[in-house]
Amino acid sequence: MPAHYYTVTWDQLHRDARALAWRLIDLGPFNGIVAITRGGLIPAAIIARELEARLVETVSVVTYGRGAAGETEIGAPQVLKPPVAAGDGEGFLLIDDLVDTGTTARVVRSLLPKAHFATVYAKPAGKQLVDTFITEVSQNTWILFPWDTEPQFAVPLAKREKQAS
Ligand SMILES: O=P(O)(O)OC[C@H]1O[C@H](OP(=O)(O)OP(=O)(O)O)[C@H](O)[C@@H]1O
Ligand SMILES: O=c1[nH]c(=O)c2nc[nH]c2[nH]1
Ligand SMILES: [Mg+2]
Repeated sequence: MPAHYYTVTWDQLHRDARALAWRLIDLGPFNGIVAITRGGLIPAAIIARELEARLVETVSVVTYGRGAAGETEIGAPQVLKPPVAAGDGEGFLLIDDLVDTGTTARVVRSLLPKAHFATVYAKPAGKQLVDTFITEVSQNTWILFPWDTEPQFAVPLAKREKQAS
């Protein structure tokens, strides 16, 4: 189990992805963007809009064995779809929502060694594999993305205290 959770709302994700676009704009222009599915799709769409990039390619990597939040049982990653339109990555931006252990990043970097790799969030174990990121969280923090979560009723504090006593 992770020691901490870091909750990202849609608004915050939009702000953070735009902050990443600000960092990237002076490094371009880019020929196109490669989104690492699935988590990279929404940040890539926001960044493509800000950088006025029209060519958006995808690379699909699945890391089998990952369980529920925080259980990082990592197996051999499989590339389900290579990023054919991006060649060796020269002139392309490679986007993911986050880098954690770096397993996904290593596989995708080997496919696109010349791409500029950017993520919105980064954890210490993987951050050296990323060229640009916005927010770092600790390794024992699980980032809760808006597409993986839903609002739910919260028990009032007074009732929680009664339950605990
Ligand atoms: O640095 P790592 O330890 O590889 O973890 C980071 C990767 O994990 C998540 O993807 P996930 O494999 O859960 O698939 P998804 O994007 O399809 O949800 C996230 O979107 C990154 O791609
Ligand atoms: O939603 C997620 N949050 C994380 O912190 C994480 N790390 C790897 N994969 C992840 N997925
Ligand atoms: Mg992913």
